[in-house]
Amino acid sequence: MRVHDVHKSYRSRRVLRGVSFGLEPGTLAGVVGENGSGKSTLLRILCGQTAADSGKVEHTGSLGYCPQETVLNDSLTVDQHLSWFRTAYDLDGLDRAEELLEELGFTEYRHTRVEALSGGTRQKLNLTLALMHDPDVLLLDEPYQGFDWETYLRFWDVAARLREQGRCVLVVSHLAWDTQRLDVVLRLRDGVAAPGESDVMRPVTTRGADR
Ligand SMILES: Nc1ncnc2c1ncn2[C@@H]1O[C@H](COP(=O)(O)OP(=O)(O)OP(=O)(O)O)[C@@H](O)[C@H]1O
Repeated sequence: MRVHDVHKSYRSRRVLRGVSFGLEPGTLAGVVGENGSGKSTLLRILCGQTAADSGKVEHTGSLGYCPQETVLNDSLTVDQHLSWFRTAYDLDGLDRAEELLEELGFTEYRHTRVEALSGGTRQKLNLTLALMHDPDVLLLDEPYQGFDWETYLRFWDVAARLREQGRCVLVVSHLAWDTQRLDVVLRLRDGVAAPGESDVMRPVTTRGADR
């Protein structure tokens, strides 16, 4: 994925003022920053849901986006969501979705309507819907909200495996300890460059990936 000089304002509020970075396949990257710094705005621009005012975003392969707000229908079951998205993604089968149900530990809720799911289980489904077509580039906006500790750890196992398989994974995070798990940390500071720097977003850490 290549992002070049992306700008975005909401009326007079200039949120992104020239964001540029590149991510290679097989990278697990994080976007961090204070509340309101523009992390979700950036991800919405990267997936094409929001138009940038200027700048360019390019990527190869398919894209998966897990938004902060769940995209679920209360009156449908987990299985009904999977078949709905299977059709939308034009998939032959649900093999990957079933793996994710196992990995995230919510197989027992397959026949439960979303209205009866806990917040954490809804989020597991939200994440599964973003990953079930095995995309090349994954944009995950605080994907583990509401997860218990064990599921949180399982999420990072899933993310690490995706990286090993050559996927490019970008995760919005608030948690300082998450940065230990990342190859690249992109720090967004209120949409403006830190003093003396030209980009609002810059790699602050680069770790050797376990590849
Ligand atoms: N659709 C919108 N219309 C107007 N202003 C918006 C819109 N979306 C976001 N903003 C504003 O843009 C700024 C960045 O918001 P954004 O949600 O991208 O930040 P964030 O870093 O993801 O925040 P958080 O950590 O709280 O999730 C905020 O000041 C927010 O109020």
